[in-house]
Amino acid sequence: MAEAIIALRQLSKHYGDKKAVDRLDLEIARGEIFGLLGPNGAGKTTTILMMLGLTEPTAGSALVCGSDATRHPLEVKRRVGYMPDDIGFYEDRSGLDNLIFTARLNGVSPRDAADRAEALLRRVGLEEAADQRVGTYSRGMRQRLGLADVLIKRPQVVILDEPTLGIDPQGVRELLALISDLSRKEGLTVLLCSHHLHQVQQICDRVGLFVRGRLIACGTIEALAEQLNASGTAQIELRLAGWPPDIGARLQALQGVTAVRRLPEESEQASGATDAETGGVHVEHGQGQELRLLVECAAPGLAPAIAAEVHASGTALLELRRVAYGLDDIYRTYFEGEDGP
Ligand SMILES: Nc1ncnc2c1ncn2[C@@H]1O[C@H](COP(=O)(O)OP(=O)(O)OP(=O)(O)O)[C@@H](O)[C@H]1O
Repeated sequence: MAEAIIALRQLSKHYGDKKAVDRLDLEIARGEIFGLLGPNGAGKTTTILMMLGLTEPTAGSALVCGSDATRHPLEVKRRVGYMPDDIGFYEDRSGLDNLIFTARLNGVSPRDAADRAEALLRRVGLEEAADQRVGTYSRGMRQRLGLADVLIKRPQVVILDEPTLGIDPQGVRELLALISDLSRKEGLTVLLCSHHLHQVQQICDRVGLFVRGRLIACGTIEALAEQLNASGTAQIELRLAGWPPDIGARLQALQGVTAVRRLPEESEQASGATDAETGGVHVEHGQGQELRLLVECAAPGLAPAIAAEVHASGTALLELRRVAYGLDDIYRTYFEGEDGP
């Protein structure tokens, strides 16, 4: 691994009997975009607070940009920008004024503050709204201003807590592209806390999955998917020419099949197509239409048995393919049975 800009060693935080963070070992490389994922109460915020020197660890250490966060919190604060999920601005002042104010708070001279603020507003695509009151900004604009706000002190690391919350899809794409670009072009290290798995998957080099204060899996999306694949589980997608009755139940009955879901998944709820108890699929309508199913298998080599079952149903099998695991699957698998404290 390249030089670690963040090194957490056996980092722990206990509140009474509660282990909010439990012996966390984690290194993040300079220039990396790292996704911190986990259900509510998993310990993500507590970990960030310890990295920023805002809360003292019960045990272990957090070395950030070469400084011990507990012993030298001000040095860490100078080099690390933190964007909380709800950023506070002076609503009746312009975006430009807000940035200049933050720059001045960070000891930047008045002239440099204005130059930096204007350059950053251009960088985040807000130059036209520079003189507009922040109170009139959309959520997406606020988040871009927030990014400019944490960048104004020229940090080496930025920590972004749910940066895409409440932004429309176009705004999300733009914000993520901006974060990615900043990291790639300027060597910025980014820690991204998010529940939005697809987004994280788009831009993170690695992700860490937190459950109950512990880091239960960490690595590239490919490495985590590889671990899943090696475990023998697989997902198989089917495209059928029609809708044979009971096909869901028949596939579900095959040994090694753990679930059958109809695709696309968004339509499942609307049509009431899934059977929550059995995970089976009721197929009652749609004769003459194609049917797409996702079959989850707990064992390898089930494709021939699945194809035979479809064949026996009298419906043509148009396509059968193994689907690569995405972050959603990884999340679901690693978090199975874990719904927070
Ligand atoms: N000051 C505190 N006193 C007591 N318990 C705390 C305190 N801060 C956090 N906790 C507990 O520690 C655990 C971890 O909380 P934390 O806020 O770090 O989780 P999180 O992963 O950031 O969750 P979320 O996604 O909801 O923000 C939770 O069970 C929480 O209730």
